[in-house]
Amino acid sequence: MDDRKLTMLMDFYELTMANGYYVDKKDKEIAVFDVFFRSIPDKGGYAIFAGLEQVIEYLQNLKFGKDEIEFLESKKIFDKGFLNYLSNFEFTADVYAMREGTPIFPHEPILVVKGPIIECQLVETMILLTINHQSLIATKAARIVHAAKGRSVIEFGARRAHGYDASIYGARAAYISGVLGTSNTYVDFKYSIPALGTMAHSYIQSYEDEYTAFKAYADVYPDSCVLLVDTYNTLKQGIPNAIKVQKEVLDPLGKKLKGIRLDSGDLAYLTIQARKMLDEAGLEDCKITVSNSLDEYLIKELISQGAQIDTFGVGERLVTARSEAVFGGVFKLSAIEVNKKLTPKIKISENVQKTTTPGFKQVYRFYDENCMAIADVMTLFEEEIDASKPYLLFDPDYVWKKKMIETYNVKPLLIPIFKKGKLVYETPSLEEIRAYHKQEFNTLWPAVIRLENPHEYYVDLSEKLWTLKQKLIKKYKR
Ligand SMILES: Nc1ncnc2c1ncn2[C@@H]1O[C@H](COP(=O)(O)OP(=O)(O)OP(=O)(O)O)[C@@H](O)[C@H]1O
Ligand SMILES: O=P(O)(O)OC[C@H]1O[C@H](OP(=O)(O)OP(=O)(O)O)[C@H](O)[C@@H]1O
Ligand SMILES: O=C(O)c1cccnc1
Repeated sequence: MDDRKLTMLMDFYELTMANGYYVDKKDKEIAVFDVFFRSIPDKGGYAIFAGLEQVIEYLQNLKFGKDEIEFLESKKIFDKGFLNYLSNFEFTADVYAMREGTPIFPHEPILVVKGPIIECQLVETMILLTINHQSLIATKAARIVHAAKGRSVIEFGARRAHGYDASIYGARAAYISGVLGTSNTYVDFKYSIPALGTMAHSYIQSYEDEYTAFKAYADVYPDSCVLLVDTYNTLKQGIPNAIKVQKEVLDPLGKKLKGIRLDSGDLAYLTIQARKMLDEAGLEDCKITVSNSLDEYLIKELISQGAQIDTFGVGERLVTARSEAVFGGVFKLSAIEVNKKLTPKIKISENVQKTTTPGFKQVYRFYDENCMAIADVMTLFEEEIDASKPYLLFDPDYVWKKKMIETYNVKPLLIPIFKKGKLVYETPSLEEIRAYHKQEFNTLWPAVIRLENPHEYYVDLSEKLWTLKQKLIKKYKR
């Protein structure tokens, strides 16, 4: 991740519980924990999974050094044997996860840790914070990119992000979901996500007038000149000055103005007028970028008003996921070894939505003959689905709602990442993750993607898993 030692970044209760397991000699019992979430931000129809690469880096580098052990010792509540265990800590668990970029849905496990309970407990906080943050931003970015209907989106949020990690990993997550690039240079330096941008009002203000500023900029960047035209008066000054720069500076060099940016005012009216003025001046290829507290709703609205926009610069509302800033991923125990046998566990709640699905599970995604996603089905891990036979899908809450599907493809979504602590997954490049996201996003029906009242994608249980869940509910209700 970086050079900071983040081992102590965990809720303190992970350490007190881990110490408890150790003292009670329960530490080596094999447990299964599922990461899942219960509701989609912004009442959306889908979310996007992101952050796995950083989870992998964390698990590979998790070590308790001398400083950490001395610090924990100073708390005077931890057993000596436990501290000794921590100082020799090695991650030995299995991890399964979905691929980054996958569309994900409530209640299904998106990452599973199976291993000694003491290890599962210690890694909870970092796994959740990493996945919750990046999945939140990847989801928001997917909504924004989709609303832009093929027009480019650039992530402009670094200055408004909640700290530097949020700006870096936020830009990474947004890139997975299809933004063209970012204003954040560090992210290009570190992840090769294209750093892009225009200019600020300060540049224009620093010269005696707008034309002089534009001319100076065009002299330095004749090949890539994008001018901010709204500092004084967009239609009366900004665009005429941009056209004058074309005539007086760029024409003699045989170059063309690349673009303009507007950051205020009525962006529909102004871009429609700007497009006319640029076209009349022979600048048909000059692109129009807009910014100003944009999000998916405003972008959709601007497009419906006929705004003439090529690129949306989106900052604060993307990088902070302002409309709903929490991705509620949780880490719940679903099975534990009892007398050497992995035994499914359930957490019952009066709220049906909060009753967990027990057992070590797999998630299968079903696609129709046109490769469109029909439903996800959670199964017991070892269950297999034979796609040559019809499969009965049924709603786990309203079981009379059934559908037999005959022609379909199916694939398991949870793939092995670590086996006994050893990384067995070949981490894809960011470009591969982005391409995978695009491919899988395209399998979603428009009804699932739409912003308003989306269709609820089916997340079902296999008959075996449903029966097991009912059995456990009955057992504990009694
Ligand atoms: N045609 C439009 N339809 C809907 N919303 C728009 C439209 N044009 C701009 N907006 C959005 O309206 C919000 C406020 O814009 P407004 O014009 O009131 O402020 P502003 O342009 O920032 O003002 P100022 O000129 O003081 O900077 C912004 O989020 C902007 O993106
Ligand atoms: O509105 P956002 O979606 O967050 O997009 C980024 C904003 O950041 C910049 O404004 P700022 O006032 O910080 O600087 P500038 O106008 O001087 O460039 C830019 O002009 C956008 O308005
Ligand atoms: O390059 C830009 O236009 C930019 C960068 C950051 C924030 N707002 C705008």
